[in-house]
Amino acid sequence: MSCSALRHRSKSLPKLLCNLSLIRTMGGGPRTFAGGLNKWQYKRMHEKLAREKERRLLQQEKQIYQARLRTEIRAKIAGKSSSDDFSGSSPGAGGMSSKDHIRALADRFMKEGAEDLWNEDDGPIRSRTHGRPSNIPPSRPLDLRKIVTEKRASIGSFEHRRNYSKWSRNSSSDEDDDDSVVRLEGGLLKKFHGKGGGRVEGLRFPRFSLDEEDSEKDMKRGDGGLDRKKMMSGAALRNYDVKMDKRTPPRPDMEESDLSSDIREFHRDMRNRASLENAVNQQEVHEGSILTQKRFDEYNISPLTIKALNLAGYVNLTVVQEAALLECLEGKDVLVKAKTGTGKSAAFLLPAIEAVVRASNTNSTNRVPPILVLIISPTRELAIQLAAEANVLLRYHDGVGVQTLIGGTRFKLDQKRLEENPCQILVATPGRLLDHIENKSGFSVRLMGLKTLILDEADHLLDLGFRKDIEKIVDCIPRQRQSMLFSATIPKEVRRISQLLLKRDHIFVDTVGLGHIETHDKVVQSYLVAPHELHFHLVYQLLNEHIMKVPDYKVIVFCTTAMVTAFMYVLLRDLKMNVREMHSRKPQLYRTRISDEFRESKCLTLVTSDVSSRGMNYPDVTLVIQVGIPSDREQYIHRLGRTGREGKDGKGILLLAPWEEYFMNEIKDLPIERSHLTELGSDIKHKVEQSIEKIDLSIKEAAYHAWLGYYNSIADIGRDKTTLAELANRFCQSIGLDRSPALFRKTALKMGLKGIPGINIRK
Ligand SMILES: Nc1ncnc2c1ncn2[C@@H]1O[C@H](COP(=O)(O)OP(=O)(O)OP(=O)(O)O)[C@@H](O)[C@H]1O
Repeated sequence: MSCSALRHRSKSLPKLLCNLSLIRTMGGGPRTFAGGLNKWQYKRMHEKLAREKERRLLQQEKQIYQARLRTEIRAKIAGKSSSDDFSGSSPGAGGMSSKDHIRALADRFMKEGAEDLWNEDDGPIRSRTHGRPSNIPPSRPLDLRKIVTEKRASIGSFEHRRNYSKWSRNSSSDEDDDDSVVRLEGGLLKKFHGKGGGRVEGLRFPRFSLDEEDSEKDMKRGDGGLDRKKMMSGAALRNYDVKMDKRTPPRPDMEESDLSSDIREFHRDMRNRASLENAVNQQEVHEGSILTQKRFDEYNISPLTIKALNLAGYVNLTVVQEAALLECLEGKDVLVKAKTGTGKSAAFLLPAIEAVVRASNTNSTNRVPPILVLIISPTRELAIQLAAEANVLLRYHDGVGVQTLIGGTRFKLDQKRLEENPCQILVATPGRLLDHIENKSGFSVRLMGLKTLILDEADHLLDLGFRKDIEKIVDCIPRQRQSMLFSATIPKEVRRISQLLLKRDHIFVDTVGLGHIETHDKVVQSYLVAPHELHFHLVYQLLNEHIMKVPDYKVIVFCTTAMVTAFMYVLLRDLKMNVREMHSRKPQLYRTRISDEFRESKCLTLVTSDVSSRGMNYPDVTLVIQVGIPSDREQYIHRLGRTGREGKDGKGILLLAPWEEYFMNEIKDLPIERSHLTELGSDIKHKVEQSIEKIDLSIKEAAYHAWLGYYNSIADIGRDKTTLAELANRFCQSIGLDRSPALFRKTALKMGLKGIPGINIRK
């Protein structure tokens, strides 16, 4: 086959495959494809395969040409031309046959000074200062100098890979960052599939990442890469839970490796501890303040950022900032645990901004401006808050922009905003971010340049509710990046899962400290146990008492679900309290307005669902009331953490029904005291009952359905459906319903409540 034909064929191949995959992936086809790939990954896999094939064909073409050229040169040296023997050479478009072409090239390369380009074994170039024969245009495929140089470059990069494979096969020592990720994953593969003692042959898990090198290797290997991908990237995160560990009896070799990884982890912790103790001691010295003696201007932070910090009143670092900032600025991967309201946001925003500033200084001329930093937040309000905080720190950095991608806004408008404004830093919620990744290929191209990934409230994002989305997102960003994970709570199983996002040599910063509690000493915690029928009365009474005592009050009342929140809000509003509501059923514009208003206000009560429980920085909240059990211990801590921020005082009250008291076991290590019920004033009882009566039936019914759904999902209660139905009926009475509202048959079936006494089904 002639070279031009070959090239033509190889060029049309990717197009063909692309079209094929597009036909398959567009127009409402299945969302997932073989190997558990989503349509986006599936399309990209085909594109990569096609690119790979094209590269291979061109490489072969080059090699054939080189071989012919060498043969010709050798023949010339031996005094005869071998080109006569070449078959299949025909005159090209320019009138020169490939035979003539080879002959002419051989002549050129035999000129003095060009010998090193064709020596027998393609040895090293002796001198890089030799000029290329001036009469060869640079675009010619047969520029041997270029070929040799390319070869050297590829040898170089191969050597890099060899280091890596050498490590991944044989070594267990800490090597470069790239290797770290793989070793970690290797450990997990072994864990899942029992493959030998931590040494997984040539292990490199394919991921359809934008890291060209990785994908190349993954595709080339062709050894069941897809399966491994499924097991090791997304799927690994998904499957890796505590139960899995419990179900599979560990093999002795696995145990050994677990131990060694534990030992490594222990050493890392010890290394960090000294500096942390220092920081914590400093905190004790400045009792009541979260600030340390360290100043921001002692760090490698750009003067413009320092100027913005000063303007915002940030001069000294907080404890967590001191513990984590240096490593973060150095580009290391970190997992950071620090109490609520201690300045974690600035601890990751500053390094993110510095990474953008550094990247901007390198003067790269990308056609599509890349998104350099991606911050993922579990809620929309937190995303907006983080973007606002980043903007404060970017005040003097012209041309650097922060954008948000959150649900509840119009997709097309988002897209326009992202295209028309600078966006080096993107703060997003997982669902909307994934929408853009899956539906806008241009957006994914922008993510190819990503340098930093940040997960705020990391434990929540790695929880089952978000994990799938996070896996998909991580599959679409480069592996070579800095990852920073922050939260006030990091349970052990989440810490394990988080390792999959972090490099092996990441640093775990824990300013809370082993065996120390995650709540603030200055926040007084108590709990009350009372039957459901009294909960609304009690909330009203507690609010009244607090308002009397604290003139500048600012209270948050957390309810279990959005619709129960709506009920509580309507009730308190009817009771003439100054209240606002915030939950997922409200339009985004309303939510943003309320959030801003509550941030700025005093003498206001916010009734909210868990959309406000994490990360929201409402200054000077004086009291947090939690009605009903939180979804878990962590959620209790985060809700409580809305008060007592920046070292201030605060108060927290948890209101439970008698059967909910079991939850106290989960937080028994926290300094929480039982309060005794004071008798309700007769006017309170009367007023609350009157207001409940006035509330619209539809609000009550929605509250009942939501309540049932919430408690049904809590394993400890949801298992015993008959008891659950009884409890739901008591809740019904507490909101003024005589009979429990009917459920749709389908809903009841889904919830496992069909045929349960006390559950009514819609006819
Ligand atoms: N170095 C600093 N100097 C002064 N104030 C600071 C500093 N760092 C942070 N703050 C302030 O501390 C408050 C809490 O910060 P931030 O919201 O980052 O806490 P957090 O640790 O992320 O809390 P959460 O766990 O609830 O997300 C904010 O009002 C912030 O402006």
